[in-house]
Amino acid sequence: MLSQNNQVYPVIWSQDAVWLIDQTRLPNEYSLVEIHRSDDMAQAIKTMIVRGAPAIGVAAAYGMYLGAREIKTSDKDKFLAQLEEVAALLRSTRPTAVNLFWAIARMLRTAYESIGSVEDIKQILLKTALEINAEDLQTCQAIGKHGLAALPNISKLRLLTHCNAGALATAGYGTALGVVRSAWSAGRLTRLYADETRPRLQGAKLTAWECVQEGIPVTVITDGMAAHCMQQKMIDAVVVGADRIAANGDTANKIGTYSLAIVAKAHNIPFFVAAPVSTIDFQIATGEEIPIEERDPVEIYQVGDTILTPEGAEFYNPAFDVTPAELITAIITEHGAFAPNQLHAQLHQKQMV
Ligand SMILES: CSC[C@@H](O)[C@@H](O)C(=O)COP(=O)(O)O
Repeated sequence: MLSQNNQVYPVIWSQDAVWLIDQTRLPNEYSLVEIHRSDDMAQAIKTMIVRGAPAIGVAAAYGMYLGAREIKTSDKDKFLAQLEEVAALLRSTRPTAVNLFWAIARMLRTAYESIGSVEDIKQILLKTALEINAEDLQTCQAIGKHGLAALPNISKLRLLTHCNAGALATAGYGTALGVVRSAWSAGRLTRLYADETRPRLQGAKLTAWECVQEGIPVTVITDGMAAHCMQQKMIDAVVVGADRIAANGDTANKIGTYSLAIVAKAHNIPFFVAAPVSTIDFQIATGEEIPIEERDPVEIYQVGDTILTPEGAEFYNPAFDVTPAELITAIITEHGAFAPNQLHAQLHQKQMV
């Protein structure tokens, strides 16, 4: 069961395998994919059966364990060399969300630092993947709590989000949707507006599905309608997730987030980014250094069996964009909500950097 007590868990370990909710089939079909091998996990991440920055981090951690148990040697050096190959395969799946690289690095570090036999290391790797999974769930709940405190002091909030930064995109509960859930539980949310999020429609398909499961009032709008809704005073705050945050607070998230931030600024509406510390890449100074994934143009020109565009048209399909830090009111982490230019100093103080 990946859905218990109304909670959605997109990645779980059970019966010696990883089970993923197939997010390419929602909302029309709720089905599970059973993964036993690291190359199948790499494929599931690439094809977005599992997606969302923290969720692909959790999936990659299990992928590392699956790869480790496929390795036959009992020689530690040879084992580590082959584990590096598993890591390289998993890293090659999606370039933007840093949680993927963070989780793989943590699994590799665990393997290198472990003493004992190769069999012992494999067991420690499974334990570490389970820990990464459990920690992410707790982290999202903490983000929800801090997010609620950071939101405008209005008793009946109307929030807007983009893409899906919900339970499906994490180990459960969500980052941006974690803040939404927390506001809903506290009786402070009247409605969530969800951008449909072209081209893959994570807002229309996944965010709306999660809200409907839980009875959270949700209105889906097309991406181009957000400015109008703000002008009509229908939105009190925007909350989105993140795929990678640079040290200065510049934030990569789903394509369309940047324009949403500009429009929010133009209407004096606070714009929040909700993300775990594992999404912050302190190795890079600014958003200019964040690699942006480009995906197959078929996502733009075809819906189902229907081709939307004329023969001869060309396409550009970046999956993410970078919102400059100055457009962001606060970045909500599991350790509190910080102005982007305070992020490094505040987390340093809490010994998180
Ligand atoms: C908590 S998820 C945050 C982000 O990963 C999310 O907003 C997003 O952009 C997901 O993109 P996706 O391409 O669906 O993996």
